[in-house]
Amino acid sequence: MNFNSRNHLKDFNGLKAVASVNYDSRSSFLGKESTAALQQCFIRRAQNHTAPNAFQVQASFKVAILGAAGGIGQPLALLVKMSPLVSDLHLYDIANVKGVAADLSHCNTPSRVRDFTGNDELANCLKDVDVVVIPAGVPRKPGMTRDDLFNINASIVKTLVEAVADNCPDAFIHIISNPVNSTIPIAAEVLKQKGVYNPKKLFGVTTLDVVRANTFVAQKKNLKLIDVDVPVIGGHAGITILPLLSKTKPSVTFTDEEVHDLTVRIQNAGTEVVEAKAGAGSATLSMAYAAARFVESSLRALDGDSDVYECSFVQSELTDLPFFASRIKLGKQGVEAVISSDLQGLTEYEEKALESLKPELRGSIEKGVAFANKQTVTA
Ligand SMILES: NC(=O)C1=CN([C@@H]2O[C@H](COP(=O)(O)OP(=O)(O)OC[C@H]3O[C@@H](n4cnc5c(N)ncnc54)[C@H](O)[C@@H]3O)[C@@H](O)[C@H]2O)C=CC1
Ligand SMILES: O=C([O-])CC(=O)C(=O)O
Repeated sequence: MNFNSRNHLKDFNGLKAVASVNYDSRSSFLGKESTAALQQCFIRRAQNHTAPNAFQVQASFKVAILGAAGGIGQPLALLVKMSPLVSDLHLYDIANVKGVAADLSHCNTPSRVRDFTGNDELANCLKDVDVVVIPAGVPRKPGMTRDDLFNINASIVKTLVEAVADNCPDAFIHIISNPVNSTIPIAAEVLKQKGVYNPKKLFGVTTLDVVRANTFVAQKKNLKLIDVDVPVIGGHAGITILPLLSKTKPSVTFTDEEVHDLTVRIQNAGTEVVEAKAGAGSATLSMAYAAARFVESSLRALDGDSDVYECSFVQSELTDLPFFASRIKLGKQGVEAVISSDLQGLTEYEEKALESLKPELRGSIEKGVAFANKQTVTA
């Protein structure tokens, strides 16, 4: 996407403007499919609206980021600020968010940026928001598992989701905070307790696993990166991350050794970054990129695009587990369909890996559910 101000702000004036925008997929931060889909989105909007200029036509969604001053929050806020679909960007953190918002607000892209600090300002941050993204919480250090973050992050996610339930219960909720395998069940229980749980609108963000799988497979097989798409199912920790290499698009064959090496690399990619950062946190830039892609897909779905697919950890009946990551179809109401065909015709390796991940994933889900309900009893 070309974000230069001439194209982006002035020339979005109906179909003529659409043609003038540079949709060169190689320059898109979102990838070829998203870029083409965004183009369709502008065409659809231009056809349906009589607004005098495209500034009004295009940007209409409110996005809130909770944990916006953090390692993921800041670059994610920048990428969301670049989205032509966003009218309002609300940045919330317990500290240091004023400067981030002031800085970001100078970018000449359409969205208005507002900052909100501390619990007293959380409700205002969330009012009328369409998409809430939650990267609040502590990251791993070398030697830790994602589950080691549970004791701190479970409470953070619980408190924030309570506020979401009270202030914008209809929003899409994207949870990044780890351990995702437990924070999603916690969020679901909190929303149930508040009487506003809509399973179609609660998403564990696993996009980074897909982004990594696509990158590593393209490198290994010398494929054009923009064309590669690997579904990643299961959960978001260690062996619960299961890339379905047999379903790679474009169709490609792997030796058994390649399958094993790629699967292990994708499963351990988070740890690879944690170790390289040597105590300074976990993946932030690639995560922000992945989260921005998931936000943009959600906004396109909310905008009426009927061809939006992503992988996400959601309530699911695909397996005997209550939550499971798989490809989903996104629509205006959230999850429109969980794509079951990816689980058909798995290789023996994938079948075995799927069975092996289930006990760990089930344990993490149950841990989250127990936490949310225990808190209620003792509260
Ligand atoms: N789902 C995924 O694929 C990934 C998830 N993560 C997870 O994302 C989380 C955040 O990671 P980073 O941004 O690197 O951490 P960070 O420490 O750099 O930033 C976290 C931010 O959350 C804020 N925060 C803490 N408590 C809060 C509260 N109650 N309300 C609002 N904000 C609060 C902090 O002030 C800080 O600004 C971690 O749990 C990490 O494990 C990281 C990478 C990938
Ligand atoms: O590894 C971590 O702790 C952060 C994370 O979830 C990832 O990078 O996939």
